[in-house]
Amino acid sequence: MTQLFPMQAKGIESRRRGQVLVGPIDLTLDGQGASVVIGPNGAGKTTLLRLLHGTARLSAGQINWACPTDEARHHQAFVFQRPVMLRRTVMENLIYPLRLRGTPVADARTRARDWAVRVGLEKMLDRAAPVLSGGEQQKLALARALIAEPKVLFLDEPCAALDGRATREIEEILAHAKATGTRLILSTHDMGQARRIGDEVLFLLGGRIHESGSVDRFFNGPETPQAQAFLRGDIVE
Ligand SMILES: Nc1ncnc2c1ncn2[C@@H]1O[C@H](COP(=O)(O)OP(=O)(O)OP(=O)(O)O)[C@@H](O)[C@H]1O
Repeated sequence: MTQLFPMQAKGIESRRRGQVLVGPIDLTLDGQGASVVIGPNGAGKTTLLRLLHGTARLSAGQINWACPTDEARHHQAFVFQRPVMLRRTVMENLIYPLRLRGTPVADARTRARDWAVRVGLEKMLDRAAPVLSGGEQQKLALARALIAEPKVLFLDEPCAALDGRATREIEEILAHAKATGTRLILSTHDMGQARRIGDEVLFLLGGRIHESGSVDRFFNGPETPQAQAFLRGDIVE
């Protein structure tokens, strides 16, 4: 079985026109639980997720998974703040990642139905994905990301545009994914969500990891004045 962890990022940076946007960052991730990436607007949360996922180019540094990088990429999925849907039915969206991996269509459709039940979309399988509500689209995006059983799931503010009920439903799906062994790395502006889902906090400021630690330690006793100010709700730059 492919082993992805530990993942080690060494001195990773993202630069644009000579300016460092993110980094240098050193980070080791083990294979369990959920890391939440928090920090003010523009701190570099999205960019860090995209660097780790491999959809943003490294300007410097390296990322080493415990297996060859191509293989690691195969076991990753990414959920965006605004769901990206195929302009087809819910069923077609769900089977798409499985068909890409060569799963026979009958098998893919069975798994799609199973996932539609899990996320409460079983009555909408024949509906066009773009007409679903925001919460339904995000549940579909999550099911489509999880259906291929990724070992790592990156999520960039997955509930930012959703109401409380949809957020709770998404969090339940994430809790189940975590409990069944999917490694989660998600950014959020919602500190309640960070505490509910996270095991480890990465607090970003100015493109660097300013402070990190367990969720309990970070929220009960942030060490740096900047983290303390951020948790108080002060403006931190
Ligand atoms: N394509 C780009 N070109 C130039 N600058 C960029 C680009 N993408 C991001 N940036 C800059 O990089 C920095 C980090 O942006 P990023 O979106 O990663 O932050 P963030 O913490 O996710 O912010 P937010 O909470 O507002 O989503 C910001 O200063 C942003 O303006």
